[in-house]
Amino acid sequence: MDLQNDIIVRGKSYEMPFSKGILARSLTAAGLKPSIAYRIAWDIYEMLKKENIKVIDKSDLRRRVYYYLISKNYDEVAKKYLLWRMVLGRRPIVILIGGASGVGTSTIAFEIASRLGIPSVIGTDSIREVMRKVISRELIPTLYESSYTAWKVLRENEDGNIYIKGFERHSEAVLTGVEGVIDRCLIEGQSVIMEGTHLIPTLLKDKYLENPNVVFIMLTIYDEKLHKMRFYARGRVSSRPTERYLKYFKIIRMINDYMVETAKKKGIPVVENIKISKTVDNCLNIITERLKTMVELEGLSEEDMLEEEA
Ligand SMILES: Nc1ncnc2c1ncn2[C@@H]1O[C@H](COP(=O)(O)OP(=O)(O)O)[C@@H](O)[C@H]1O
Ligand SMILES: O=C(O)[C@@H](COP(=O)(O)O)OP(=O)(O)O
Repeated sequence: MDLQNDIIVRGKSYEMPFSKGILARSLTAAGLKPSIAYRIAWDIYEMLKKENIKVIDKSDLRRRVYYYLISKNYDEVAKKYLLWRMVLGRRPIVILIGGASGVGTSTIAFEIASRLGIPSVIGTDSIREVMRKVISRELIPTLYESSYTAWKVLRENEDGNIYIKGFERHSEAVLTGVEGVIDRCLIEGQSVIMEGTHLIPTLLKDKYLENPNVVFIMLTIYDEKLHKMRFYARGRVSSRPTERYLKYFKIIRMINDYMVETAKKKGIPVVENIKISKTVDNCLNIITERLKTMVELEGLSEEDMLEEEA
């Protein structure tokens, strides 16, 4: 790489060469098609070159991109771009993607992370592994099962739907770990995406649901056949045996319905995951709306966002 000829982008604490790819990604997150986003990133790069700019502050670059988008009549994209740059650069955001096994939480979480440039995605099944190391099987036997088999080790005196009770008991300890990670991220100012089946809206403490920096989205697949097909798809590319998920499919569907019901109860948006690109766009729209509220709560105008140091 010829650093001598590169344009340097200067942030508050670091410098890096101008990357058309990174800029294009920010523009797709703001709603542009990748091909157009890349063309605009290229145009901006050319513009800076023509002006013989060798070093540019991040906030200047942000301002230029914003006005360039406006000049091309992408007013809505410009607004979203500004919102995202400001929030991701300065405020931690925790995105929770819940949903029963197989509805696509990890796939969608990784897509959103790559669009937004959030470097950290944590699956709740990893947190479950950590909890298994610190809590014995004797103490919480349900933790050692899967979400859909936990009912097998319930104590006999549980009332109600045993499959859902098992799922709840299984998820409780995992949620304690999830809440610990959220606390840490908010304190440290780190953004993160957490995904998985253990994110039960009615069991997560209200203080997280009410936090403007935490955005919770529930994924679902309403069509049973489509949901079943996802386990065949996953079985082909991973070591997770399709037969196991098909054997417990009825219970997984029960968990799916329960997740949707509890999401609705808590006012959490439910998104159907049929086509990946559409699911991601829907999720990004939900997240953007939440960010607008967060910025409004802080009383920031567009002018303020342009002025904020990047
Ligand atoms: N919208 C989608 N269209 C087609 N396949 C999908 C979609 N979302 C996920 N998949 C596939 O379905 C399978 C299950 O998805 P995964 O993300 O592993 O689910 P989860 O993490 O919710 O258990 C994977 O093989 C994944 O690639
Ligand atoms: O408990 C469960 O439902 C799944 C969760 O993982 P995902 O299918 O959501 O990735 O884990 P399992 O015990 O089958 O490995």
